[in-house]
Order: sequence, then structure tokens, then C-alpha cells
Amino acid sequence: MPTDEYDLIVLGGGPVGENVADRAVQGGLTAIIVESELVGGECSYWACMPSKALLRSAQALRAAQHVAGAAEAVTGTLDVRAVLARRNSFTSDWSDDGQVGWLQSAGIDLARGHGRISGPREVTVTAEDGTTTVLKARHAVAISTGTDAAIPPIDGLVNAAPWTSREATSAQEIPASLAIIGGGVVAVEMATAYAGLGAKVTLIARSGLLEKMEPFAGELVEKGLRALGVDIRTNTGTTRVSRDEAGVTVTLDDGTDIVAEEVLAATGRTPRSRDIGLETVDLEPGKYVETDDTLRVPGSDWLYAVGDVNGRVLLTHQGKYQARAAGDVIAARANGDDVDDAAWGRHVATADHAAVPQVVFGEPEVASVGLTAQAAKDAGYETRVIDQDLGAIAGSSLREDGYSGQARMVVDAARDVILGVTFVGPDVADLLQAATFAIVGEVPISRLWHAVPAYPTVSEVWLRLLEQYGRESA
Ligand SMILES: Cc1cc2nc3c(=O)[nH]c(=O)nc-3n(C[C@H](O)[C@H](O)[C@H](O)COP(=O)(O)OP(=O)(O)OC[C@H]3O[C@@H](n4cnc5c(N)ncnc54)[C@H](O)[C@@H]3O)c2cc1C
Ligand SMILES: NC(=O)c1ccc[n+]([C@@H]2O[C@H](COP(=O)([O-])OP(=O)(O)OC[C@H]3O[C@@H](n4cnc5c(N)ncnc54)[C@H](O)[C@@H]3O)[C@@H](O)[C@H]2O)c1
Repeated sequence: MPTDEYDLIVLGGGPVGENVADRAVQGGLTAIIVESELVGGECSYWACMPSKALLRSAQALRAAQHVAGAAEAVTGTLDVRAVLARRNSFTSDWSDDGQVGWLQSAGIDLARGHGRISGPREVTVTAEDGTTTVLKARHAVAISTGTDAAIPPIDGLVNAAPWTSREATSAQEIPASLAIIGGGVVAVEMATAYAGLGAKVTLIARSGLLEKMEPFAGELVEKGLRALGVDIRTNTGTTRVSRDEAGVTVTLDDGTDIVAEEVLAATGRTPRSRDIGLETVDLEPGKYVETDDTLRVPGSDWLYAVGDVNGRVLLTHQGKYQARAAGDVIAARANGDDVDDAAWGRHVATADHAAVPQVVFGEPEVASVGLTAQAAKDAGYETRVIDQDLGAIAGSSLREDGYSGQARMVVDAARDVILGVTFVGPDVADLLQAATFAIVGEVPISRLWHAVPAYPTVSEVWLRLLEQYGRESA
């Protein structure tokens, strides 16, 4: 049985909460996680892992089909049952036994139930059977409750029982047809996955695709999805959704009706902060919980918000990065150690503002980090923007017949350091970390000339980008 007083109480046992607790325990503190569903959170059971598992098999098949010799060997179709079984294994069939075991091995206690802050340094946990336990924190409470799918106020949508990312990532049957509302990351990935799994997919985006990224990313993904047979309606609003025995009817703002077996609302997220007792500490429920760069809530010396729920960056790896800083700073403050909160210090999440890597596992992949050309301009940088055809690299043409892709490097021309990089093309995901190193390290272009990419790999794109930029301007 857990005791009721800990150095740190973490509300939410997703990937972020687990890491906050782990770092604090490594710093010598005691910690308990309060979890209302599954330890491991959205990412493990209804987001990153199952979505990527749904995507990977069709991607591997397509990759083989694009290399002469291998293509002749893969003549069958995707085994959908096997894909779903593999996806189920990645979620451990929605059991968190493994993650609970890890918590125990890491010295972190667990309280199952819904946690609510009930005053300064206090959390009340309501278990499934209605019993309550009051937990006291000697030093800190960290909120890591994540986000839920946001359902937009489209006429009839809620009553039509739409899928959210949860149903899309955990489905045990593939619907014959799927209408997707949204043009962001979830929409693109689920359109790719379900088209690969044999559904007839219609994607309805009120603007373009992947609008937060470089414009060519959305354009190339749109082309790739169309090639997979996805019916894409961009710059198209949805006015009404209804369901009857025939399935779901999605009425578009041009009057067209799309009829599908299921409809997926892939329209962003909303913070899980409505029912966590924020009002008891004078914070507004239902909003992202704002923090400083040490992930602490301004005006408080004990309350932290880490991961999706603070709205800084909605990505697992970035949330875990915040968690390492937060767990360490909570321990440092508790132990009376020095706090290293200058930019890029141990106890701050500076990269949230400068270098957030993201891979969209679409068709083709999009990998980006740092600022887009437009964002850099808007931030007042004097930039040089270098574009490179990825298909023109020797390593790309070897990787896949007819390889097609695009890269962009955005440089701060005053300092000759990179601000942002975007790659779009097959298998570009693993090109990204080099760009992240260059941005975080503020490595001068003149020095990058000495970082020689191996021949013949796709990473030779770096050489072409540097050649275009030139050596003289440093
Ligand atoms: C479909 C999809 C695919 C994604 N793919 C990727 C990807 O490939 N890569 C990537 O980096 N990111 C991806 N993301 C984003 C990623 O899932 C989130 O950034 C990540 O899960 C955030 O982690 P978290 O710990 O902050 O929150 P969560 O993972 O949401 O965990 C929060 C936990 O808190 C618990 N909780 C909430 N309220 C309470 C309460 N009151 N009491 C007790 N427990 C509570 C919840 O049950 C949950 O377990 C994806 C998101 C979606 C929707
Ligand atoms: N591979 C990855 O890294 C990955 C994968 C999936 C999700 N995620 C994370 O999850 C988060 C959520 O993804 P998402 O795709 O739901 O959000 P998003 O913000 O990427 O996209 C939301 C989309 O919904 C549209 N939209 C919003 N309101 C609408 C309305 N009323 N009517 C019609 N369209 C509307 C927007 O125009 C946009 O196209 C992302 O921020 C991302 O960080 C990451």
C-alpha cells in the first residue's frame, strides 16, 4: 500500500509523467504516479505506437515494390489480420502490466484512480470503487494529464458517433470506407494507414494539408496520398454529419455528400485540465496549463505542468525532454542544489522554442525541425533558404527506383547557422537528427563542410545543401 506523503506527486502516468517521476527518484526523491486509465498513456495505447504499427507494414511493402528485383518477389497483398495482430502486440493488448512492472523496478509508487488537486501540495485520488485517498506532496505536484481529441462543433457530428484517434488506432476491423475530417498530422497518418489497409478513404481538410510545415510538405503528401487512392478535398468545410443504417453522411460546404462506413474527427486536441481541481489553486480549468521554462507554473513554488497538458509541444519525445528537465529541477530545488535555468541549461526546456523535431509518417514521410522559412522571416531573421531535389542524390536513386522528394534548409544569414530543415521523401525520418544537432549546437556552416556524409546515402543531401549555400559567406 502506498503511504500518503511523497516528495513528488505526478498526476497522469503517460510517457511524460513516468519520466518526471523517474528523474525525481533518480535525484533522491520519493514519487507516486496517479493514473486513471493505463500506465503508459495515450502514446502507448492509442497514439504513437499503434498508429506507427498500422502504417509500417504497408510502407515496407511499398518500399519493396519500388525496387526492381524485390518488386518481382512481393506479388501478394497486405495481410491485414497480421498487421492488426502486430499492432495489438505493440499495445500489449491494451494491458499495462509491463509498464507497471517498470514503475516498480524504478522505485515509483502507483495510485490507480482519478486524481484531482484539492489544495496546495495535495491531491485526492478517487478509485474506481468510489473510495478516496488524500496524498500530500512535500515538494511538488506535476500535472501530466495529456490531451483528449477535440471534436469540432460541426452540426450532427457528436450524434454520429465519430471515431477519434482512439478508435482509429485501436480498430479490430478495417471499415470499407472512412471519411476523415482534418488536414493535420493525425488526418494524414490515418489516411495513409487506412488506405494501405484497404479502406476507401476520403480526406476533408478545411485548408491545405500539414499547414504548420513548409508548404511543399503538404503538397507532396497530397500527391502521395492521391497516388494511394485517397480522395482528397482541400479548402473544403464540413457543414453536417449524420448517421443511419447506410453509415455516415458527411455534407461538405459545396453541397456534396460523402457516404462512408465511419467518420474520423482528426481535428486537434484539448487539454485534460477540466476536472483536475485547478480551481482549488486559482487556475482556470479546461485550458493548457502555462509554465516557465523549468515547467513550473508561474507564481507557484510547487506546481508543475509537463507534456501535452502545458500546450508547449504536443509530441512524446519533446514531452519526455521536458520531463527530464522537470524531474531534475524538482529534485534540485528539493535538495537545495543549484538550479541551472539559463537558456540551454540542465533544468530548462529551451529546445521547445528552437528545435522541435517531428516526423509525419505519411506517404511520403515528412521530417522537420526548427523554423520554416516563413516562421523564420516572421521572427525577424534575415534568412537564406536553400532547396534541394532529394531525388537527385545518388543514394536516393539507389534506395528506391524513381525516388522523389524535396529538402529545404533555412539559414540565419547573419550568423551562418541553420534555423530549420525539412525533408520530404521515402525514409527521411532518420535524416532528421543530424539537422537537430546542427540547430541545437548552432554549428556554423563553415564547420558543417567538414561533416562528410557517406557515399552513396540519402544523407548526401547535406553536401548538396551546403554546396548551394557556399563556403565563402561564413
Ligand atoms: C494518433 C496520434 C499519434 C501520435 N503519434 C505521435 C508520434 O508518432 N510521435 C510523437 O512524438 N507524438 C505522437 N503523438 C502525440 C503523443 O501521443 C503525445 O504527445 C503524448 O502522448 C503526450 O504524453 P503525455 O504523457 O503528456 O500525455 P498522455 O500520453 O495523454 O498521458 C496522460 C495520462 O494521464 C492520465 N490522466 C489524465 N487525467 C488524469 C487524472 N485526472 N488522474 C489520473 N490520471 C489522469 C491519462 O489516463 C494518461 O494515461 C500522437 C498523438 C496522436 C493522437
Ligand atoms: N507523427 C507525429 O509526430 C504525430 C502523429 C499524430 C499526432 N501528433 C500530434 O498530435 C497532435 C494532434 O494532431 P491533429 O492532427 O489532431 O492536430 P493538428 O493540429 O495537426 O491538425 C488539426 C487539423 O484539424 C483541422 N481542424 C480543426 N478544427 C476544425 C474544424 N472545426 N473543422 C474542420 N477542420 C478542423 C485543422 O485545420 C487541422 O488541419 C499534433 O499536434 C501532433 O503534434 C504527432
